[in-house]
Amino acid sequence: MPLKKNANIILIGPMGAGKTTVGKQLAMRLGKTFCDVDQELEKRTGVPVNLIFDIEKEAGFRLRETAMLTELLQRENCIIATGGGVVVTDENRQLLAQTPHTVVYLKTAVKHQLKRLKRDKQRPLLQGAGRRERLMKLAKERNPLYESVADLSFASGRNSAYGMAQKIADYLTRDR
Ligand SMILES: Nc1ncnc2c1ncn2[C@@H]1O[C@H](COP(=O)(O)OP(=O)(O)OP(=O)(O)O)[C@@H](O)[C@H]1O
Ligand SMILES: O=C(O)C1=C[C@@H](O)[C@@H](O)[C@H](O)C1
Ligand SMILES: [Mg+2]
Repeated sequence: MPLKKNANIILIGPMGAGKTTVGKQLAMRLGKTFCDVDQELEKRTGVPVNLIFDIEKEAGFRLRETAMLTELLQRENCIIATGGGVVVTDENRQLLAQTPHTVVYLKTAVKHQLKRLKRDKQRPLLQGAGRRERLMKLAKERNPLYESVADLSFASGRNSAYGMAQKIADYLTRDR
């Protein structure tokens, strides 16, 4: 699939897949601007995502997430990192499926998520005991949803974030 000039690339995938980390590096490699739905929501509200969850519950966060996704999709030439739960609503999946831009799914296994997010205190859905079980349940529910809206997918496996950004950039800019 040719990478159109000024096209956005939207990164989807579970928590810890590297959407934020890889996304920043990918933007630099491809000469695009990076933006992140979670970070933009934090900027806009002035509070961290976990406080939005505390006060407005997940349902309130999802409404804000849809509004922010809609807004960011209007931009051009961006790498847009989404949150791990962006695919849970029909509305967001429709937005992603209909976008003229390229949706890239960063796949990762629960064992890698656990390692990468071991010290995380920010992600509301990860706090408390039973992280492995929670991540496995989310993977079972959400992985088919990521697949359903993705144009391309890349598994991180043992690749570092640097290696992932390189792999994706190479693929998107290869000679056709
Ligand atoms: N391919 C990778 N290899 C090793 N570590 C990685 C990789 N990708 C991301 N990480 C690390 O995992 C942690 C979480 O990554 P990141 O915040 O980019 O995930 P995310 O996909 O944006 O998650 P979320 O859905 O919660 O926003 C960071 O510490 C990051 O450095
Ligand atoms: O997987 C999820 O549902 C989430 C992932 C994060 O990116 C944040 O959007 C929030 O913590 C919810
Ligand atoms: Mg992120």
